[in-house]
Amino acid sequence: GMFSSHSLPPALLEKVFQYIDLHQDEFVQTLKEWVAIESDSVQPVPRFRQELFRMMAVAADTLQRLGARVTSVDMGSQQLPDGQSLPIPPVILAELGNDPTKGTVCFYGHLDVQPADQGDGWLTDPYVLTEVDGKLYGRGATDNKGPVLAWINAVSAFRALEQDLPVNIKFIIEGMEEAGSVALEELVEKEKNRFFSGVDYIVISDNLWISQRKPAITYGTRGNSYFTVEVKCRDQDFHSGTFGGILHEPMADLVALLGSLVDSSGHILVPGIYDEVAPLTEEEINTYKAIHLDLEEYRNSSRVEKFLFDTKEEILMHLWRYPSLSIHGIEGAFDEPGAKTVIPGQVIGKFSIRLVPHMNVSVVEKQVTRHLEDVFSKRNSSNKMVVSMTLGLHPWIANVNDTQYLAAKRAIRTVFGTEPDMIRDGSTIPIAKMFQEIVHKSVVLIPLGAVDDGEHSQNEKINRWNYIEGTKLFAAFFLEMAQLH
Ligand SMILES: NCCCC(=O)N[C@@H](Cc1c[nH]cn1)C(=O)O
Ligand SMILES: [Zn+2]
Ligand SMILES: [Zn+2]
Repeated sequence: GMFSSHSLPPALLEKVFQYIDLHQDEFVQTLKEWVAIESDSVQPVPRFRQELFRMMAVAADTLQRLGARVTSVDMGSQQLPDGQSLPIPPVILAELGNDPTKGTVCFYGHLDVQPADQGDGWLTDPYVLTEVDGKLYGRGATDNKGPVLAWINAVSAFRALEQDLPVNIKFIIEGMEEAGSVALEELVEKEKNRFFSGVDYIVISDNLWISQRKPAITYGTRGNSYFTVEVKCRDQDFHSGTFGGILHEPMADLVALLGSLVDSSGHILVPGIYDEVAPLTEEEINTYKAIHLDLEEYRNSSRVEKFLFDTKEEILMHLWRYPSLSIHGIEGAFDEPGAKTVIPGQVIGKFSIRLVPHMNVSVVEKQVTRHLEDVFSKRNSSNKMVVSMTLGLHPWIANVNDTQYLAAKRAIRTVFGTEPDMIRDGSTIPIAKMFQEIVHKSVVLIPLGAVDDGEHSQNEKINRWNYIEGTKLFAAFFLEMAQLH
């Protein structure tokens, strides 16, 4: 049946769902207007910054018209490595209701997007939301404009029906997530005892299901420690006919260094790196068994011939609960076509380690640095090596017994008639850990998008079904939170 056995007020819920169904074209139209704003935070150019400011103003206005108290916080400006300075779009802090007898749920989302260019292989204009077979294609449709609007739509349904909101609602919406949430941590720190003081629960909807049709709740993300290792002989390149044979070549050193990090089975070779990884329990193995994942389909849709592991459980565990090391690139390498006979004078290798509980960022930094120094010293090279950790993002894991996990499960049962997949995410949502550490409140990730939505990719989309049922999910979630709080 549509309603589960516990006692949500079915008449109200039915009215809200009906409203959402009836107004779905308006919700799609608003998404279309938001996608049309080219709010790219990655390319640091004035035109996109203007678009970002416009995006935040449109969102602030939408929230104001819903009756929210809205503050647009000035975030100052961003100093770029080339000396340029660009303004940072404001962060929106908004509040609806402050009834002390109700729980307060805070929703975090972002309205900036990854770059998109039709020439890169988009089948439609990325900034014109285009519906084909129930799929709404456009940059930001799923990451993250659609989910932010689903939350707003859910609020607007209660408003339009002149129903009291079941919970107090706060919004924190930023415009620099895709550029690393510039200056956001300072703001969260500053607002800890103000905006966040009355917040009981935090919801983020900025990742995907692992299925096309089965909803999920996400209770953990990996962290990331990003490294550069520079090897330098001099600041100019050499001719390999004139110098080849008599030099310690920086590229040879770097390739050996990068080659010492991980073996062909994906095992990280940095001594001690696995020491603090949480031991696997019997109970945990069972949670992986419960997740449905069609490995064949996953492999085919990823267009990968063979993964490092053969079972669903091993694959998911190596994505979510074990660290991984990826080598990303080499600055200064000769990477163009052709056969230039160059010896690069200095090169910078880039790699990162995805971190899991209970790995510690600064311990990892020391282990990696020591390992590379050790490998380098054995080469007796006369070059200079410098190792730096340029990003240290902590892993995050939640307590799945928190109230809002139960509320989210119940809301999913009501809307989708199924139990959610309880999943983690192999990538990093730094704000989740920041909220947990700074605000000390329970954080849940409730994704709305399907596994094939293509975040950051060409032809990003959100299914109309996910967007509209997702709106219902948030409405049902408000009511469940009210009941459980
Ligand atoms: N599904 C949400 C993914 C969000 C994302 O892609 N985050 C980045 C953040 C990051 C980590 N290191 C540098 N940036 C990611 O790569 O995980
Ligand atoms: Zn996102
Ligand atoms: Zn993104």
